[in-house]
Amino acid sequence: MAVYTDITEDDLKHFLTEYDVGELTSYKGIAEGVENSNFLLHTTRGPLILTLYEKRVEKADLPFFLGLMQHLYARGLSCPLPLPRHDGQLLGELSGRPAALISFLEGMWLRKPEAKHCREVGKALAQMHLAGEGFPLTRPNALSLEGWKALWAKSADRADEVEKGLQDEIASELDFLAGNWPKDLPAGVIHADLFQDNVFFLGDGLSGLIDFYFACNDLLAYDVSICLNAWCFEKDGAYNLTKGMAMLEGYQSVRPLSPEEIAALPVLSRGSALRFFLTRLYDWLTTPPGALVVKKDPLEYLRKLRFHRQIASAAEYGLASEAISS
Ligand SMILES: Nc1ncnc2c1ncn2[C@@H]1O[C@H](COP(=O)(O)OP(=O)(O)O)[C@@H](O)[C@H]1O
Ligand SMILES: N[C@@H](CCOP(=O)(O)O)C(=O)O
Repeated sequence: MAVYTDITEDDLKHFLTEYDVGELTSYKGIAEGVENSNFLLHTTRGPLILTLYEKRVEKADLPFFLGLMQHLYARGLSCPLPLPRHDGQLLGELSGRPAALISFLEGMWLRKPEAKHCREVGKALAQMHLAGEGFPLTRPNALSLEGWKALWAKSADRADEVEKGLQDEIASELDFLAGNWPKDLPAGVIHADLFQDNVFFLGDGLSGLIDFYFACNDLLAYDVSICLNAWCFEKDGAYNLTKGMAMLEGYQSVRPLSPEEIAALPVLSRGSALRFFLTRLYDWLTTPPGALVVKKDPLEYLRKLRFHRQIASAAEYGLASEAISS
């Protein structure tokens, strides 16, 4: 469960006086998510989401995240819209944390996505990449090469507790990625965490994307690699070629990948697998027992990383041959 900061009814009611949202009728903490504290509010004007921003979110980045949601929404992407306070600000404070109210998005996230859903996710990711064009704020990716090294420095000493030999394996992976990371690929605003729990569906139709709190400026194809990692592997660790094909077809139906982006997919996928391995490893080693959050398994991403390391070409992700040669 991710409610790190509790709130009182009185404080919440006081916080809501700054907004035009009617009367509070009920509220409860949401037992999902990892990063922030989220509450579902019912008001006389309808449901809303209250988010209190926690440890990995820098307050200085909040105008980027909240402004991005406004920008994407205005360009037709289905995503939550932050609500302005009476003074026009999107951000307030509650229980000592920065806090925002955002619109409630209908739908549910899928526990068992199929290839047809991966196709929809691919399309929505490409739509987001196009809709992000022209967003005036920028935010470098804090979880790219330099950020990985910093995270690794905090966990390396204890990594062999999780699996023997990890210290050497990850150190040499970081060296490889530092020497081979692509530089001149198309870049823009990426979601950077488009996992299953951040994509809502109503039936088989995608109803929207949530959780833009890792969004940043980076290589667009890196975001594709994050989705391949998050959506196209089965629980037993096997890569599902049908899902990969559907995801990539969906993406390319909206924004075709260049030959250079396609060629870079294996190294980008190694990087994105390492990124989630490292944050999970850090949380695994530092979250105190009994904390009200479900720790995610770092080894799932180590296995994905090893899979990408033995990929000979991007064709193995399920790209049609005409997409590779064009
Ligand atoms: N705009 C929204 N509409 C509906 N539900 C939401 C919305 N934002 C968050 N939620 C709910 O809160 C949960 C956690 O939100 P999320 O943004 O993923 O948190 P975290 O940043 O902590 O991972 C989601 O799985 C969903 O159930
Ligand atoms: N997607 C990340 C964890 C971040 O969680 P989210 O609830 O913000 O999506 C992972 O799986 O490691």
